[in-house]
Amino acid sequence: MQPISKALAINDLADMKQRGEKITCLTAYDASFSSLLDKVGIDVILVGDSLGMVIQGQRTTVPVSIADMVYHTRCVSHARQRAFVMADLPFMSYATPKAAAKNAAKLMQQGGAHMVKLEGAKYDCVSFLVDQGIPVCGHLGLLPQSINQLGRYAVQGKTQIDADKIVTDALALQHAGATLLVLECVPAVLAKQISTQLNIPVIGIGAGLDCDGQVLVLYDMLNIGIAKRPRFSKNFMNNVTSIEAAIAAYQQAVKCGHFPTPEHSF
Ligand SMILES: Nc1nc(=O)c2c([nH]1)NC[C@@H]1CN(c3ccc(C(=O)N[C@@H](CCC(=O)O)C(=O)O)cc3)CN21
Ligand SMILES: CC(C)C(=O)C(=O)O
Ligand SMILES: [Mg+2]
Repeated sequence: MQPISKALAINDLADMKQRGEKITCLTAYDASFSSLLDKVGIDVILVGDSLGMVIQGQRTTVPVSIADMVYHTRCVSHARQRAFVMADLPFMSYATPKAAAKNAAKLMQQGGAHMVKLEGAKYDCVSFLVDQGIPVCGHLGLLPQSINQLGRYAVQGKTQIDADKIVTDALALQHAGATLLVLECVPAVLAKQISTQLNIPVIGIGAGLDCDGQVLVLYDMLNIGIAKRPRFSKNFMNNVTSIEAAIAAYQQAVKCGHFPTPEHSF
């Protein structure tokens, strides 16, 4: 009989940072992949609004609705036993703290999410949600929901001024009560500095090796994306003959500190 492993909670992720164990995270949007990620031992499943691009075939994450997020979060959360489930609040679903609370409640009550993630320096929303007992993950660096302001998906925090702003925002999010932070597409040296300065775990994507954990979009690492795979991602289907083996290779590479390499960092 398989041992039933205990479900992970947010404090387990904090403990992993303290003891230097890397946190593994991948996106999933359905029950089958959720179950497979869980079986392989992935710590955190992110129901990302990247589903707008890889599931819905949209050009950006901007059109994704809260109903889309609730539906996919429910598909994922029912199918896992151990993994911690985090769901993105989509574009414009947290324009005010009140809206954020209403929509986070949907993700948690209808979707079964354990934590919600929101992009940018939204301290008021973060502290309002945390006051209601909702665990919140911040997201800094490249903010895909702001693509229409940014113009293109590119590395962030390259100038000293931009880097300092990301450090300040990260500290402020932690102070507002965020208990996890995703750093996307920033120089590895900046991500290292932030991971060291913060008490909360920092999960990187295109943010170098020295974060407390790593996340990738599942379809990129399985090489089945419709768009070009971002430079920081890696095809883990190389050298394996099954999807399960590719996910296991990612799990092991992150736990051992073998991914990302400099070629997958900025
Ligand atoms: N499939 C997928 N993978 C992702 O990593 C991802 C999404 N979708 N959707 C939401 C955001 C958008 N992200 C992206 C998308 C594209 C690049 C990209 O093409 N970057 C170029 C460099 C662009 C430049 O510097 O001009 C690269 O070659 O990596 C980066 C991040 C990350 N997230
Ligand atoms: C790229 C990750 C961090 C994300 O937010 C998503 O998949 O939506
Ligand atoms: Mg997202």
